[in-house]
Amino acid sequence: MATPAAAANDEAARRLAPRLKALARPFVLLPAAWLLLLLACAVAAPLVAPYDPFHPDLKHRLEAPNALYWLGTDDLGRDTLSRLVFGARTALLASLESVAIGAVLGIGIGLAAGYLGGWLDRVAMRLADVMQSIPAVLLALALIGVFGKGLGNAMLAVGLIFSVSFMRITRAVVLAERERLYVDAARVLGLGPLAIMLRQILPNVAGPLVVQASISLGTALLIEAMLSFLGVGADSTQVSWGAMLETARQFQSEQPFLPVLPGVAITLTVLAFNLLGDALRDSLLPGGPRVPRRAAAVTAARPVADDVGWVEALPADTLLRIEHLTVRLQGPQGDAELLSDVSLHLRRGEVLGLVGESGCGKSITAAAIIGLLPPAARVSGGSVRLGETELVGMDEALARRVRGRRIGMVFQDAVAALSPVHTVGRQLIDAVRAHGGLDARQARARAIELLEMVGVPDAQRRMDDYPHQFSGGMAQRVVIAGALACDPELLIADEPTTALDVTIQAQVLDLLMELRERLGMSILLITHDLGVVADACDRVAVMYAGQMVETGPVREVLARPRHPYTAALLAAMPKGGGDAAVLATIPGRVPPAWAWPQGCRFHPRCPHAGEVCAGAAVGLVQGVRCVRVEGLEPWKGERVLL
Ligand SMILES: Nc1ncnc2c1ncn2[C@@H]1O[C@H](COP(=O)(O)OP(=O)(O)OP(=O)(O)O)[C@@H](O)[C@H]1O
Repeated sequence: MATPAAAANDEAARRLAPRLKALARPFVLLPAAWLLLLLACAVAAPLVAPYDPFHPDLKHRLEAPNALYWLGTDDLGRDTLSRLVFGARTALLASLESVAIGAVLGIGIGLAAGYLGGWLDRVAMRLADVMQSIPAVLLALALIGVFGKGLGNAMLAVGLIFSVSFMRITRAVVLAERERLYVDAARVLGLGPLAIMLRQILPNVAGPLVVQASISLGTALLIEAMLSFLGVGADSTQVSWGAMLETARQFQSEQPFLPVLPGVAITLTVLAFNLLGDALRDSLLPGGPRVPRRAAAVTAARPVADDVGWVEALPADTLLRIEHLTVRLQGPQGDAELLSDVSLHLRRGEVLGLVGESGCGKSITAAAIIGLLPPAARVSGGSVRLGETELVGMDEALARRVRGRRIGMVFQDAVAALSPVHTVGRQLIDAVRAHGGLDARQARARAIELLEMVGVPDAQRRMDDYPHQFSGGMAQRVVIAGALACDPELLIADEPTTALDVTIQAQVLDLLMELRERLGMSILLITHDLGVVADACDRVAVMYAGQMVETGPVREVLARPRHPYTAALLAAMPKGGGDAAVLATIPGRVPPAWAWPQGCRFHPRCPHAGEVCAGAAVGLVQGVRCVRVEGLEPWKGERVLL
């Protein structure tokens, strides 16, 4: 039977095959052959050309093709074939020069503008708008006026013009790419912006840039010919197809054949670059779906006080403590409070389950802990402490030291959390080296050790495999290995098993528990699944509509839920062996953050709600946020998990 890796290889080969086929069409092969021929002529021009392209032979001026001069001669009797061959060298060199200038400048600025945003982005975009509002040839002529005449300066001007398109394309793809999970994962590992831009994002956005470069080469060649035709490009010491056309224009009445060959050479070459660019676009840019961004999770230490003064005495070995954390978002719907006064703590070596329906604020809590909130959100109150370190308001340098080194993060979609264009080994080595200390050989050994630790068979060989060659469960093991690279004290696992099938879910969960035992780290486990909480967690915190509504030891909370929301979540769990038709659902849905209800936020959906519930805001008292808690027995009749 095929192994998952072999199946993944077959799948990759199956997906690659149509792309290679697309590249093997005549519309691709013919232009590629023409460009290769030109390249060979350009490189070996002195060997290929039958004559010196500058040598005049006035006895044979303006001749048609003949046995001596196969493609005829110009007004000074110079050999047209030799001039075409040397002209190819000028054309290719000039095009490469301008495209290289445009690419280096444009990609650099585009990466920084797209990834960092802010004033740099605004200034770059305004400059680009101004430059693109002027026709390219006019702008080139204006810049040549500034730099001076000559082919080098002309192509520098063209390069500057090209940098605008490279910048726009890079910025656009980086804006999309920076939202992808593997970029979040790299930030969580503590990689700096430069390393993320150059080593993570750039290889992943190379496709559109290669296409742009290919199309720009054709345009550059055309502009070079045009500028040389106008007399501001190549001078008399260089051979240029554009300058040959200008000569042909003057002597066309005496020798009509003169403009044909430089014209054909320019047309064919520009066409070849464009056709090749189109083919590359078809094969490199399949337009696959983008993976939506997901945020991360947190933990805290020390006594946690609720909003009515009840204080839970926190044990001395508390690692993470979150106190009165409030996060606000300035969104299109106005100002919203994504988290309201969230407090929780996590001891060393403890596993805390953070549960709640989608949209309750679990991921935002995690994102606040590692300082990776969405751009429009900010912490407006409260604190998050890891040991003695305050994480709220930490600067980027401290954040990078904390992420990856003290806090590791595991995401739901493991394959999306890995960069598709790098081998798994390279990504693990990057994670190991993100915080310095190890040379390349030691980092590789450590990466293999990590893969072995998380149970990836044949670790040494699998270092050279790409993420798509791993099954979902194995990819999740790789992500866990990356999160463990720097021995974090806290591991945040945001629904680490949701995307996996049931058997693999259990294996990954077992692995996390085993690693907790072996490494003594704390785990904040974000999940929808109370079954996972029952299996893996010591304590549980239940969130609803941006608030903590119940918290306590798993055995107590699941056996005797005190908040009606916790009881409703339990009732909504599938009951093994029972009649599926009796599965309870919670009426309604979690409201959006800008429409949290007054009073108890759960009251519109609560079967026990009374008038008092819609009144004043409800505080967390002795681990539960419900004004009617004394009079209710919401667990009665519910299935007990433990
Ligand atoms: N980037 C964002 N921009 C605007 N609002 C956001 C953003 N991320 C989350 N929210 C809002 O914050 C609230 C909490 O979302 P969060 O993602 O933390 O929920 P969750 O409990 O983790 O859900 P899920 O289980 O689906 O991940 C929701 O109302 C959500 O719409």
